[in-house]
Amino acid sequence: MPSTNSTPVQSIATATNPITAGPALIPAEGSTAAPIMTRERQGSVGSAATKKAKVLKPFNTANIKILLLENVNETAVSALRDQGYQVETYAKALGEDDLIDKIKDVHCIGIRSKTKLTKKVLDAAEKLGVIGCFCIGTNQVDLEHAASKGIAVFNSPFSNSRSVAELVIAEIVLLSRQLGDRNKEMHQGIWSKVSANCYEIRGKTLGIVGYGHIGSQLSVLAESMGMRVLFYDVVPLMPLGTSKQVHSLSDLLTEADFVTLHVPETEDTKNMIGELELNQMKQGSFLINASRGTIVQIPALAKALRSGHLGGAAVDVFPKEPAANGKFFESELIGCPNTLLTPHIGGSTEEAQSMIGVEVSQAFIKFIYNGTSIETSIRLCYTHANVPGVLLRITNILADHNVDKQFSDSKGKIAYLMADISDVTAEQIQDIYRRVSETPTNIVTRVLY
Ligand SMILES: NC(=O)c1ccc[n+]([C@@H]2O[C@H](COP(=O)([O-])OP(=O)(O)OC[C@H]3O[C@@H](n4cnc5c(N)ncnc54)[C@H](O)[C@@H]3O)[C@@H](O)[C@H]2O)c1
Ligand SMILES: O=C(O)CC[C@@H](O)C(=O)O
Repeated sequence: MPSTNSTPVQSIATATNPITAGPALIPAEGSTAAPIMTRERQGSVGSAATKKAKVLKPFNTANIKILLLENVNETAVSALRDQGYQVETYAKALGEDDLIDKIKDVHCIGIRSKTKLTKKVLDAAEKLGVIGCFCIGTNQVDLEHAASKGIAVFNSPFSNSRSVAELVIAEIVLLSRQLGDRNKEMHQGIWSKVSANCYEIRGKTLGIVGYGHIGSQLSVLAESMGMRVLFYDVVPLMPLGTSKQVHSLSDLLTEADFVTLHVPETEDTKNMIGELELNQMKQGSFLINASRGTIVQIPALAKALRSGHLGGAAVDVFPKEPAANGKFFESELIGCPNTLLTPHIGGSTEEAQSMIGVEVSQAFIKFIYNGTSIETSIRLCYTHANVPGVLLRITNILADHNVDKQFSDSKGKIAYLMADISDVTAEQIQDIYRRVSETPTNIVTRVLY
């Protein structure tokens, strides 16, 4: 698998590494920005001096509120309930007003691709510490704003990649044999046995746009079916098997019999495939989009299909998708010839959903308890503006203490620092908290002990 986790266009959050701020923890109950969360006593610094490193014990887990939307898998729901957290679940995505109402007092929210965590929604979240995207895409979250508020964001970077790749392989065969149309006719009682414009996929060229987790997995599967694979990506990547990276999108579009899109939604990829690009594709070729709906201009695609320039298309994602099952779906693609439409199910298999549920819920649990997996006397978690001089300032504050470990990282304008400090008294904890949180670069300061 080529390493694509740090693309120049969109960073990928993972279940082990949050994309936004670092190990901030959930604010304590009854406080909007509680400085300290102790696992033994909650909401105050406590009077006992912490003289020696102690094993962290669970705080009152029943105070942690978790909201899970969009039918997050049962593996996650039960793992989180087993911890004693309050878990509220919804099968659908919530609209902005409902979301603003619901998110107010939750500490963690779990979503999939349809819930939009906008600036307005995040600003209404008074206690939110963690967002879990139970999927790959994180474009539905205002990541920059989440980072500025010290809210960590996790996703599951590859649990459903195989499922998407398998669906695309199926679609390549279905399109090539016009199976969607034949199936529809049979259900209407129409017998139409044709071979014109139906082909084997062996020897045909597959053009993959975005050679990340899904694109590269697909490359291997396609070659095993006898296809020739070309790919286009913004970063140079090791070609798997005998696949070949091409220099430009048009090089790929002009050569491929099948073009399949596997890029994230970014400012660069929005509207990536429009009339110009579709016209560059070979007469009778096929387009597959199982990435994000905004990547393809739907009116242009509908025109290319109806005119017969394209031989067919398979589309799993749409610029506007209904919030829940049973809701009305409309698209200009309805009724286009040899066009397979699916309701964003690329990653919807039992295997993928259950793996995602386990992965992201475990990330929640680890994050809630530890910020990371290391145990210590106290841990300072400081999310701050990424400007020169911060580390020196914090080092001065901690100078008289026993700092066992210190870690810092940054992303754009935001950075975080985590320090494990042993042998500190309750008064010293108060003092550290006060001095760090009063620094001009402070975004969120928390102390775990
Ligand atoms: N239909 C579904 O159910 C479903 C399921 C999973 C993922 N997805 C979507 O598929 C996308 C891709 O998933 P992935 O796991 O392979 O992601 P990935 O991050 O592993 O790979 C994406 C690749 O696209 C490349 N890329 C980015 N911008 C590009 C551009 N402008 N031109 C060419 N290449 C570019 C990156 O360099 C990277 O190699 C996700 O972001 C998600 O939106 C959809
Ligand atoms: O399950 C979903 O809603 C999204 C699936 C997919 O688009 C993803 O980003 O992983």
